[in-house]
Amino acid sequence: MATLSEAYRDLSLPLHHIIPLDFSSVGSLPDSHAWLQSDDEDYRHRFSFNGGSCSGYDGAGLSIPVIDLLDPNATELIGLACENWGAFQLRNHGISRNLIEEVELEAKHLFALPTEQKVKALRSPGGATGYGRARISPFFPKYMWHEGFTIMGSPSGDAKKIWPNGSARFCDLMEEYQKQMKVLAEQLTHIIFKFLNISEEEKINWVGSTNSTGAVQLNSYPCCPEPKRAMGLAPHTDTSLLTIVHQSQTTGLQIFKEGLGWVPVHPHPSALVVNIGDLFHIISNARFPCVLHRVTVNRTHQRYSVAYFYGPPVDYVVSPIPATVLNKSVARFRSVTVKEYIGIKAKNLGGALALISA
Ligand SMILES: O=C(O)CCC(=O)C(=O)O
Ligand SMILES: [Fe+2]
Repeated sequence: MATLSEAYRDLSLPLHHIIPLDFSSVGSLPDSHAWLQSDDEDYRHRFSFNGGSCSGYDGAGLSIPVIDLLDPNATELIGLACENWGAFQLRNHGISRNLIEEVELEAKHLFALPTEQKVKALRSPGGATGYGRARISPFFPKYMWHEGFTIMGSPSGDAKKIWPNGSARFCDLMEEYQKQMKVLAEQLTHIIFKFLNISEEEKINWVGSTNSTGAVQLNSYPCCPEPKRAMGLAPHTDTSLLTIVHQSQTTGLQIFKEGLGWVPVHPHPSALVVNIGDLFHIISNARFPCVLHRVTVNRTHQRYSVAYFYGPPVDYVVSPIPATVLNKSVARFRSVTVKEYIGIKAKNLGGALALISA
């Protein structure tokens, strides 16, 4: 059975799209990181989204629903949020606050290290894990105001390069976090399948198995001297089935909603953000949007987030599940393996879904 890291092995990137800026050494926004608003807008249009204001949403506080997992109507509420928004915030999710805080603290320590130390664990050109820029970097004309650290399973290989004598705590926390996130992601997947009326025969047999794929992305968005001209993370959809995000208490994450434009997802103490990724969009026959999102930066607060990407095994064949192809409508996507889709996405980003349209 191939692993997620192997799925990325042949998708090599040039080093300048891997090595982040040394943010501690710059006092002003370099031209390489100065975005025109149209850079972002052009890209959004390539996702075929129409309407909405691009300059940010200042409406009457409309945002993604905040759902309590212990609510007796949680299945319905989660399903409707997936349909209407492709995202929601989740309270009472069962992950201990202590673990989340400790993971955030480890991320802060990691990103506070001098650049020379962080680049010891630089992601290799054909690699999937370690320190580096966002993988979507090559698709945009400017660099993002962001640095990341990707973990798939045990981070010890990368962590030892940074801390040769003391990476045990970092590794233990990241492994525990992935273990607990996997359980939550499975629970959400079952809930969403129930909402979609997926029958026992159609139930996908990998949920709950050891073969499902998971990865953690630690993100840091340093304070920025010219936040209005910079971009934390450019608009993208996640390649996952679903993504669970913890954000530090600093605003920045926004989702694109047709008719509204960019809507902020304000940090909600004790809530995790759940996003629908491309694979659930395919499985649900586009009944769920895969939510387009981006991150803005600010002058005074460094922002951190921890994203957990959950998906089927890389050899699994994804296609619209018959129960979602309702009312004699047709399947909108052809079948693809997860690995094949990762490859198509790595080369086409926002154009990937159109390439597998049936
Ligand atoms: O920083 C965030 O809130 C979102 C991160 C994200 O979208 C990602 O890592 O794919
Ligand atoms: Fe994302």
